[in-house]
Amino acid sequence: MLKLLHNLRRREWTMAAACAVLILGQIYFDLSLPDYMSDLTVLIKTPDSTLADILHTGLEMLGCTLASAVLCVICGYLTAKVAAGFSFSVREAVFRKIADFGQQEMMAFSVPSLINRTTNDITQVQMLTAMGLQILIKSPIMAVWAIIKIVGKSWTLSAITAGFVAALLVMMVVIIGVVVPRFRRVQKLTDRINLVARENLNGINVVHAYNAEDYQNAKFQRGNEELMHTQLFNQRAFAFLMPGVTLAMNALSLVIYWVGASIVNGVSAADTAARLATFSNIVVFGTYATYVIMSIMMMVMIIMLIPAAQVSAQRINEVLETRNSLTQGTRTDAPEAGTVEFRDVSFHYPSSDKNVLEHISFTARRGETVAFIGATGSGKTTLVSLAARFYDATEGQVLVDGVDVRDYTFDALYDRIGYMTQKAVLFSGDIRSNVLFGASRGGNSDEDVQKALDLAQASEFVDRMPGGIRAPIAEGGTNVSGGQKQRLSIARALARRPEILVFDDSFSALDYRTDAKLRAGLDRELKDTTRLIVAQRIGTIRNADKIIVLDEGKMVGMGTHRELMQTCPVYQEIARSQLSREELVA
Ligand SMILES: Nc1ncnc2c1ncn2[C@@H]1O[C@H](COP(=O)(O)OP(=O)(O)OP(=O)(O)O)[C@@H](O)[C@H]1O
Repeated sequence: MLKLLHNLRRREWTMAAACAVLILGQIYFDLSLPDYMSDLTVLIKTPDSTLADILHTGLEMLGCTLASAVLCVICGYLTAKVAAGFSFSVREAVFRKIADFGQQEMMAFSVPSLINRTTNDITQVQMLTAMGLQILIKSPIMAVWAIIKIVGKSWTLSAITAGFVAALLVMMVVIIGVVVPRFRRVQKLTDRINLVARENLNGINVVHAYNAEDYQNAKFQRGNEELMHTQLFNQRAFAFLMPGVTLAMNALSLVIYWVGASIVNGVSAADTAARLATFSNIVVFGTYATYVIMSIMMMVMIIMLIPAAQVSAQRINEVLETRNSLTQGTRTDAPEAGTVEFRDVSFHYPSSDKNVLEHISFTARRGETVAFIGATGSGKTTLVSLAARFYDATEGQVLVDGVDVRDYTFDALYDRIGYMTQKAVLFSGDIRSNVLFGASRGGNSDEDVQKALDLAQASEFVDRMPGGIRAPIAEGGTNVSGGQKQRLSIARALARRPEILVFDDSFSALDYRTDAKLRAGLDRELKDTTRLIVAQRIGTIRNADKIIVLDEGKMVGMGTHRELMQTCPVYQEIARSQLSREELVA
C-alpha cells in the first residue's frame, strides 16, 4: 500500500498535510473536554460557585465541540479530494502500463483480472484512503495523547486500562491474521467470476443456440457460491470485532467507576477537598480511558478495510511493477524501405517449449506481395505477428527495412507497418474515428478517410449508412457485419500509408468479387507498398510474387503459384481441393 503512495501528486500531499494539522487541532479540542468536566465537577460541588461560573465553563465546552466539528468537516472535504485524486493517478498509471503490455503479459494476467485490477481494486484502495486518512492519523495520536493525560493520575486504573487495551489488540491481531489470506482469495474468485460472466456475455448467442444456459449458470454458480462462503467467513470474523470493542469500552468504564469508588472511599471523609479532587480525577480518568478505547474502535473500523485494500494494493503493484517482455530499441531510421526479412527464425510461445515455427528464412522486397498458406495451425499468424513484433523470435532475426525489429522504437516500427488482425477489431466511435485510429504518417482529412474506404471497398456500404463517415460504430463494431468490419479495419490500415501491409487472413470474410476488386485496387494504387498476406484461398494469393507454404511450422515450399504447382506436394494438395481442373492448368 505504501508503495502506491508514490502516485500521490504534490497537491494531494499538501492537502494530506493540511489534514494532519487540522486533526491535531481537532484532538486538542476533543481532549480539552474532560478537563472542563473536571472543572465543572469541582464547581458544582463548591458552595461558593455561581451559575455564571458554571455557564462560562459550559460555553467554553460548547466552543470546543463546535471548533472540533468545523475542523472535522474541513478534514472530510480534504480527504475526499485526496482519495479521489489518488485513485485518479493510480488508475491512469495502471491504464498506461497495461496499454504497453505485450501478448505475453496480457496472457499472464488475463483480461478479466486486469479489468478487475483497474476498477474494483482501485476502488478498495480509494475507500481506505477516503475513510482511513483521517482515522489513521487521528486515532493513534488521540490514544497516545489521552494516555499521556491519564498516566500518573492513578497507577491502579492505568494498569486496568492497559490490560483492556492489550486484550483488544490481541483480538484484532488474531482476527486479521485469519481474515487476510481469505481476502486474497476473494479477489481471485472475483477475477474468476468476471471471467465466466465475460465469456457468457461475449458468447450469449452461442449459449442460447446450444441451450447451454444451465451449464453456464452452473459454472457461474460454483464460483459465486465459493465467493459467498469466503466473504461470509470474513464478515463473521469481523462481526466479533465491533461488539467486542464496545463491550470492552463499557466494561472499562464500569470497572474504573467501581475501583474509583473504592479509591474515593479510601480518602478520609473529613478531608472534603481531597475527596472532591480524587472524585474529579476519577471522572476525568474515566473519560480519557474511554477516549483510548474509542481510538481503538476507530482503528478497528479502518482495520476492517485494510486487509482488502492491502491485497488490492498488491495486485495493483503487480501490474505497475511488471517488466514488459518486449523492450523497445532506440532506432528510428533505416537503410531500406518496405523490406521484410526473416533470417533462420524459430519461435515457441512462452507457455510451451515446442517450436511452432522452425528455421524460416525469406525476404520480401519493396512492393512485393508475399503470401503464406498452409493448414490450420501451421503457424501463419504466428509468422506475420513476428514481423509486427507482437512477440520476439526465440532464434534468428526478423528485419524490417534492414533493421532488426528489436532495435526500433515502437513508434518507428509501427509507423512502417499496417497490420490487420485475423479478427477485425473496431472501437466505439464513428467510422471516421475508426479509420483514423491512432497516430500515423497518413493525412487526417475527410478526403483521406474517403480514399482509404474506397480502396478497402467499404465506400459502397458506408455511403448508405445514415451520416456516412460519421455513422456511429458500436463497441466492438457490433452494428456492422463481419465482412463490413473487415473492410473497415483494412481501410484503417490503408489510411496509415505504411510501407508494409500485413493482412492476417483479412480477406476471408469478403466475397470473391470484393476480394478481387480490393486486390486489384491495391495493385493499382499501392505499387510500392510491400504486402504480407496470410490466406486460406488460393484465389487470393495466386498472383503473389512469392508464396510460402507452411506445414507444422516448417517452410515446405517457396515460389510463385506456377512453380509451387510443379514442386510442392502440400501446395498441390491445397490447390486441388480448391481449384477446378481448368484453373489448375491455367
Ligand atoms: N498464444 C498462444 N500460446 C500458445 N500456443 C499458441 C498460441 N497461439 C497459437 N498457438 C499455437 O501455435 C500454432 C500456430 O498457430 P497459428 O495461429 O500461427 O496458426 P495459423 O496457421 O495461423 O492457423 P489458422 O489458419 O487457423 O489461423 C498452433 O499449434 C497453435 O495452437
